[in-house]
Amino acid sequence: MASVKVAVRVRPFNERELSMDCKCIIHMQDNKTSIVNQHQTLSHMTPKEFVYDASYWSFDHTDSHYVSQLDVYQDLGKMTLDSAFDGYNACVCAYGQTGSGKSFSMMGLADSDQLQGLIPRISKNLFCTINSGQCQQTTYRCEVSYLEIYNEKVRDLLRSKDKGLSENLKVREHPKTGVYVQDLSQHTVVNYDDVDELLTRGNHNRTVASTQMNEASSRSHAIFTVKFCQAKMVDNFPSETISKINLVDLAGSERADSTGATGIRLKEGGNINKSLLTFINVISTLADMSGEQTKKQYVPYRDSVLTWLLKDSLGGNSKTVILAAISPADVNYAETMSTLRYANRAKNIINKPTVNEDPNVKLIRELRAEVGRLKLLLESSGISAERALLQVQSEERLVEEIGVGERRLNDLTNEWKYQKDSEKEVTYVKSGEKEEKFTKI
Ligand SMILES: Nc1ncnc2c1ncn2[C@@H]1O[C@H](COP(=O)(O)OP(=O)(O)OP(=O)(O)O)[C@@H](O)[C@H]1O
Repeated sequence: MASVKVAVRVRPFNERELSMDCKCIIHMQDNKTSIVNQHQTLSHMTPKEFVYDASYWSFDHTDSHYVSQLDVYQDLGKMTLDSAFDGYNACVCAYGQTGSGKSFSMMGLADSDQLQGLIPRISKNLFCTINSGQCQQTTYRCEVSYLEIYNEKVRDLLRSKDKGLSENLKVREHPKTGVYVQDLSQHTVVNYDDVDELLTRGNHNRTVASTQMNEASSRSHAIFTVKFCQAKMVDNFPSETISKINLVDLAGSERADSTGATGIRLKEGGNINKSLLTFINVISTLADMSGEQTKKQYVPYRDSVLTWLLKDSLGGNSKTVILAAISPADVNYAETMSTLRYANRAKNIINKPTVNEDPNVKLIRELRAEVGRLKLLLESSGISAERALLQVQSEERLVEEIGVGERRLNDLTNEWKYQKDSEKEVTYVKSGEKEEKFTKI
């Protein structure tokens, strides 16, 4: 069990807020964020305080407390990467009003190393760790996918145009492996340059438009996923984990009057708000369920494509961080207050992360445990209590079963090794060795 981590980040004033001579209504100290309602009478102007796992002050870069892109990575990004290396699914999901800084935190500015966001930094450091040679015996396989949900339809941001697949992909649910997008392209990557190339392509394909609130407003929810597989031999037995890192940049919640939206933009805004409403409903239901006395409730995951795809990340098998982005300006008081309230509720969500072991390796581990148990039984056959058992199961029979088990164990282990070796030549990166050795498919 692990509660969802929640962090809040405030950005600097934008041009619009500066031209409107806005006041900063946000204050942060340690992990506390407070907000003042400037429109209340002075005597009622008591700030409302919220405590989160982290509060990031990025209002003024000349301030000594200024939280940079690197700081956010070192706090949230590193934690996410560590979870993936430990074999868990991990997720960072940026939420907040339009123009509040979600894309800046997740993607950042492509033309400046310093201003890169969590997605490029996590990807870069993933390969840095792999190539640092810390885990000499481990081989790694990384695959990425990038999709957007636009007007409730799923689109592959990395699909080559000539594939002839339908524009809108179907979301399906597998009883064992969970929710997935049918026909979503998966791309094997062996170094950061590969990821960078795909990110550039995907970002170029993403639906972005100019609104009054944000010159480059994301009109879709985007999910960049890294599927990360680690394989090694431990005490002569295979060990293999598969983790999924979901990096989510949600479209911003918006009010038609402040975005000045009409026509297509208005329809987009309606769809964005609809799926965000479901997102909020899911958060609220899960937060209610975490109360000890509350019974299991129906969680409306399937009410939107967004929440259906994030089912594991919200209340399921994942270590999840929600990054709530906010504006510092008094004109955005209502939206900021609502973001802070939902972020506060999200702290109560309890997830159930588990180490994701490869099913074949799990079988080998279970078989090994069974052979161990039988051997122990054989060894202790001299003890009287065990004799009773051996009456039913003769000693010879036990020896035979151990033999069969060991042979099967050997076969499965060799099969696994063979499979990893053949995959390694094309798609794996081996720690400590130069990447060029491994050609891509
Ligand atoms: N911490 C920050 N420091 C400096 N500039 C920032 C910061 N956060 C956001 N900005 C700037 O604010 C503007 C809006 O940010 P961004 O596009 O990330 O918002 P958004 O929440 O993704 O909006 P939308 O939901 O409309 O896509 C951008 O010009 C961005 O560069």
